[in-house]
Amino acid sequence: MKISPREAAAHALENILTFERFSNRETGRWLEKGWWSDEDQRLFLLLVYGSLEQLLQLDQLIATHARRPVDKLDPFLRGILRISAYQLCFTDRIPAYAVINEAVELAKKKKPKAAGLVNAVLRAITRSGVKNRVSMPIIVNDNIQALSLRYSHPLWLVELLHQDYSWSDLKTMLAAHQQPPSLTVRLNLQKGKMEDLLLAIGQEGIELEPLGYIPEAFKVTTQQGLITHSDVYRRGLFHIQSLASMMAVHWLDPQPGERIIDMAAAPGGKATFIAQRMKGRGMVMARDISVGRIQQIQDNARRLGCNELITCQEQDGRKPDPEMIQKADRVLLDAPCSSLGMIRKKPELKYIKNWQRLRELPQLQYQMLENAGKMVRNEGVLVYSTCTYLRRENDAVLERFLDNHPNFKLEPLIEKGIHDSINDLFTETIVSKGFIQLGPHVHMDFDGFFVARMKRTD
Ligand SMILES: C[S@@+](CC[C@H](N)C(=O)[O-])C[C@H]1O[C@@H](n2cnc3c(N)ncnc32)[C@H](O)[C@@H]1O
Repeated sequence: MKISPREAAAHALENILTFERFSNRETGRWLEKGWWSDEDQRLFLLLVYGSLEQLLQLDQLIATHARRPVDKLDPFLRGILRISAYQLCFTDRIPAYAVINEAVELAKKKKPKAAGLVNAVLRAITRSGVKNRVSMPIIVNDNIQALSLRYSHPLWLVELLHQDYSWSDLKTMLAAHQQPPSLTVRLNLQKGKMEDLLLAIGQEGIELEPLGYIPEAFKVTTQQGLITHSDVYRRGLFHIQSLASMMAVHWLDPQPGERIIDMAAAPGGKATFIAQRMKGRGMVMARDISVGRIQQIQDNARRLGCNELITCQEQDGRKPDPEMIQKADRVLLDAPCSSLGMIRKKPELKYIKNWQRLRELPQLQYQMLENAGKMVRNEGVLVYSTCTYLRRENDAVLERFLDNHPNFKLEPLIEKGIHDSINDLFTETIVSKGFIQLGPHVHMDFDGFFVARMKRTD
């Protein structure tokens, strides 16, 4: 039965937070039902993502006025209160009385007895005069606790990031995480000339603007509906990919005719870009531990028309592969990681409960990097990347590998064929090190991402 975008947003929010569902999958599931107009779809997304971005502030307000911690509230009521408090505090589109009326009606549908509580809490929030976060009472001091609430990142996460980043970089990062992420795509130049692709994409109401770092990278400036529902997407004229992720492949620098291994390849964003840069000649061995996710590589490769170059293989990167010792021209290890660099796109990552699991990542990453190194031929290239900010998963893993494997040396990211197309942003001093930590503290175009490029010389 069709439900309103607000009711769906309350359910989606709680599904994401309680059952740890990914926000993109959960919102996609609701949007696919095709129930709402474009405007209602945008409202639904605003309520879910806005509430996730501001969750800690919203919860503090709700708990104060409900006089109990939010985790003691019924999940559906909590969802209603969160999206309604978000509207009252952070949007101007709907008058407060309309927000409250709708919330009360929603509560009555499922929990009639709790409608009074919803009404009382939301009226109290409105009376307290809290309108947009700038005037929120908690922003008093410039200390870790204030930053945690102001930017809605749990204390442990702010403390962890501050171990690795200066106060000013930290603030830039946290603030950037509350900005809507830009939608970036990679043009599939295997499908035609750039002008022809742009024309066809524009005819479907999708406007693109070049990002300027590499020829394939564009930002979506206008779209009608979901771009994944467009014909040009289905025909594989472009792939949705973050700029930082494209840069990892750019720095791997795949060449036609080579044999390249992507050790953790699903869902295939980088593997398909590697194949695209190889211009139809060579072989990409796209490996992953997850059979379900390997299917996604296959689907993407087929849609993008590069499936002939890509061989998908189920393989645990923790185990050495004796068949491939020194057989690859290039190996990419885009390692499983804490993914903190993706917070702008997946704000739910901030509220991960199982932090213990993340502590084990550096050892897993190191083990996979050792196996990656074994497969690189002499004079071949090894790229290590992650989508996180944490030095213990990035620089520390890299340093340990380089210390134990003197036959691998960092190679400047500025190289023949790479340097020319690099924007001024990547000054020679940054990229000549052979590794780079990207993120909004470097430039707003980037998610948090780490890339290191090494060469084997036995
Ligand atoms: C960061 S994602 C890779 C993203 C991918 N390179 C892309 O650009 O689309 C990390 C991947 O590592 C895979 N993975 C996790 N543990 C693994 C292991 N032990 N061996 C191989 N792959 C693993 C996960 O299934 C996940 O698909």
